[in-house]
Amino acid sequence: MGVAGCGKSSLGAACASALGMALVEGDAFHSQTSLQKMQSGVPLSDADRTEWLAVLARRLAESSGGTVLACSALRRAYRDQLRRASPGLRFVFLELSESDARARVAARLGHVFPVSLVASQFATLESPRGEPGVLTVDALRPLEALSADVCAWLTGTEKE
Ligand SMILES: Nc1ncnc2c1ncn2[C@@H]1O[C@H](COP(=O)(O)OP(=O)(O)OP(=O)(O)O)[C@@H](O)[C@H]1O
Ligand SMILES: O=C(O)[C@H](O)[C@@H](O)[C@H](O)[C@H](O)CO
Repeated sequence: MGVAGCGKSSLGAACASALGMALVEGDAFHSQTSLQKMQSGVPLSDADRTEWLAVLARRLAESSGGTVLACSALRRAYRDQLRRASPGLRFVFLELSESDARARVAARLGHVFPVSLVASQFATLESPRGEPGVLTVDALRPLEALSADVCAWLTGTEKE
């Protein structure tokens, strides 16, 4: 979880591959209306996200074995919606600054999400620190190191 550009898709794919789990890419399930909104620089509303999260929650509830979900899940209520569908769900919070997020999104070509919306992601973000089952990581670290730490955390083999 985390704001646009934090690395959810990249880390999600790396972890799913390392753990031999299925990957659900949250961005692939936005409605046409939501995609058009983002493309034209309008942030998603709670209602847009609730419908989208309901679809993702169903995917989690229906999955057997482990599943990795790449999903912004910016607010506590959004994470709780997913937790209700998948008891014991754990979250990796990819933390980065607004200027770093802006730089990442600006450098990425051909993506629906415009740089102008990065500020709204930070306005919506409620940090998951303190919630159960959350690992917070520095999104600027190399992907391989992040993936190793997440896998160790999930499988209970992390070093003290
Ligand atoms: N750990 C990392 N180190 C350096 N660059 C990274 C890292 N993780 C992701 N990136 C790069 O940052 C950009 C955003 O990554 P990615 O698409 O995975 O983020 P995201 O959170 O899924 O974004 P969005 O939700 O907006 O699709 C990409 O260009 C990606 O290659
Ligand atoms: O909740 C949200 O506002 C959205 O999920 C966004 O975070 C984007 O989908 C994504 O990050 C950009 O591709």
